[in-house]
Amino acid sequence: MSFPGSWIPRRLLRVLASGTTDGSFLQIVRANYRDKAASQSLTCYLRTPFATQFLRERSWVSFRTPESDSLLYQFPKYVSTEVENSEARDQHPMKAAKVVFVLGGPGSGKGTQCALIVEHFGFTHLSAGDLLRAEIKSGSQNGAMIQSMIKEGKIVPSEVTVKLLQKAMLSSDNDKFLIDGFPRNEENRSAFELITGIRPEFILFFECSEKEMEKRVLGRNEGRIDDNIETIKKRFKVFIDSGLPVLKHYDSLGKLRKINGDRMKEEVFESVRPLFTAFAKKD
Ligand SMILES: Nc1ncnc2c1ncn2[C@@H]1O[C@H](COP(=O)(O)OP(=O)(O)OP(=O)(O)O)[C@@H](O)[C@H]1O
Ligand SMILES: Nc1ccn([C@H]2C[C@H](O)[C@@H](COP(=O)(O)O)O2)c(=O)n1
Repeated sequence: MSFPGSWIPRRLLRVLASGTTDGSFLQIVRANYRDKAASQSLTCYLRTPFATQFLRERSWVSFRTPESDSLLYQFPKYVSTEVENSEARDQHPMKAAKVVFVLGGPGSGKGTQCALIVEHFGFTHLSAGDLLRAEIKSGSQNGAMIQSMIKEGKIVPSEVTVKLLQKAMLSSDNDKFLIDGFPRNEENRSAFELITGIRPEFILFFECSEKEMEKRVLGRNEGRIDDNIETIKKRFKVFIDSGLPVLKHYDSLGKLRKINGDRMKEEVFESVRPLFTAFAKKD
């Protein structure tokens, strides 16, 4: 596969979405380029005009081809002036994906219930926390920053987390995703909606007492740097301060499904099951 030099003709670019996250202007542009020699179409995404330092320094496009995973490609900045085009946004390839967000405090049982949903209903489970931990392990340039945020119980900047989720979704053959531990705050929520164009089907929320969550997390024994009493207290506070506004938002849209997570896991799943049975019928 050959690439079109260092530029793509402007007429091939279409703006899919634009908006503001955390004071940063963000645009997503799609370019369709047909490589005549290889007879292949490429779809690429450009975030611009680089309001964050990361994007200011690195203008990039992510190419995805049938043969390769996404790869980064330098791109000139002048293409950033296109106007928003909602018609084009409707053609976003990820919009067809069905997403259920799975929320709850640390140790409320999100991961445990996701495993059961995957087994019974064929969803792909994407845990934002797992993706971030994998990013630390991979030795990426964001690794140290992510590690220190997780140790402090803080929320990693949305552009990092959404990019990981988007990459995982694009490389999956499935179109049904459980996104666990996301969105953790309003910035997460708006960045995801803006970048992917996806609105969740519903939000599964596990309610659980702090006493029970603390007991579970301290007993988990997976060697996580944040499963200690000091970080757990911070995570509880972040969950209340940043997570509740997200729950309120989805509640106002009638999308919040509350589950009592303070029971045995089999009992909890019996409350979860009907939601997915109904979803499967509708789908
Ligand atoms: N209903 C339950 N009763 C008792 N223990 C449970 C229950 N559900 C999960 N656990 C256990 O509690 C621990 C935390 O569960 P899990 O990892 O599923 O929570 P989580 O909400 O995904 O946590 P985190 O957000 O911290 O990743 C695990 O050791 C798990 O086996
Ligand atoms: N949307 C997210 C999800 C997770 N993180 C960070 C901060 C969390 O404390 C940590 C562990 O997540 P968990 O495995 O408990 O879901 O990962 C984040 O910053 N943003």
